[in-house]
Amino acid sequence: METVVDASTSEEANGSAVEKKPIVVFVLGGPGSGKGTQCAYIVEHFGFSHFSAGDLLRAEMNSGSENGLMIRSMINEGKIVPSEVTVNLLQQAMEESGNDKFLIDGFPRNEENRAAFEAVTGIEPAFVLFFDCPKEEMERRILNRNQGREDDNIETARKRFKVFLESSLPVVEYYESIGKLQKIDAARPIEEVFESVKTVFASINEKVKPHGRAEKKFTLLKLQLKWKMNLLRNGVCKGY
Ligand SMILES: Nc1ncnc2c1ncn2[C@@H]1O[C@H](COP(=O)(O)OP(=O)(O)O)[C@@H](O)[C@H]1O
Ligand SMILES: Nc1ccn([C@@H]2O[C@H](COP(=O)(O)OP(=O)(O)O)[C@@H](O)[C@H]2O)c(=O)n1
Ligand SMILES: [Mg+2]
Repeated sequence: METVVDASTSEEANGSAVEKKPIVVFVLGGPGSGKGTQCAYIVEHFGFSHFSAGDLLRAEMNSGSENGLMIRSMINEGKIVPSEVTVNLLQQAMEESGNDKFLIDGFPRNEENRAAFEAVTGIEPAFVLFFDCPKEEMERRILNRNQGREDDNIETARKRFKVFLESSLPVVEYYESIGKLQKIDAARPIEEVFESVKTVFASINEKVKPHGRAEKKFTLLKLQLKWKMNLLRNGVCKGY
């Protein structure tokens, strides 16, 4: 199993450090399982930058961009927006953050998302958190969320559950099969769920040396260069 240490530091045989990759943790779970809620706590305790794919898509939808109408109709149907749009938004947010530890929430939601992120950024997650929650509880939470989201209605919620089962669970199963999944029982109260989350991060964090300022800057510069090269090679994303 690849560890966070592998994701952040690689060493040549002679022992000299050659590269520090950004640390990426994917946060998955059905709609309403508590991803956003737990991410806010993780940011506070463990110094990650949090990017929710859904939040980035909603901001893009409201920005008047040319993709706005397409995003709105996909979200209202509970469908998954094409990866080139979402990966572009995530990449931009990561670049602008100045951080090198990222919690990516609600992504990858299907195999296309997963493969596109890896092809464009060259980054694999250090590990993947999966919030496991019964459908009835997720439904209750969505209908009580009160954040004014157009897709938080029973009809769209049911479509989102279907998409979750058909497209997102296979990605969760993939990460389980390669030993990267950290499954959390998300049906408990928020504080109890966070106790489990903390245990996962604390055991992994021990092995992760925080990157220094200069190191962070260098990592990001290399990252940007690599992304541009991957784009030229793969042509997965437009907009450059
Ligand atoms: N463990 C929990 N128990 C009860 N309610 C929760 C819990 N976690 C989150 N919630 C509430 O459920 C709703 C959905 O949570 P959210 O974090 O937005 O989930 P997600 O991002 O997975 O859709 C929010 O209103 C949140 O306050
Ligand atoms: N990777 C992603 C994430 C979200 N989305 C869209 O955004 C919607 C809301 O996602 P979200 O992550 O904010 O939803 P929650 O799981 O937080 O309830 C999804 O139902 C999709 O329509 C997407 O297309 N691709
Ligand atoms: Mg969310």
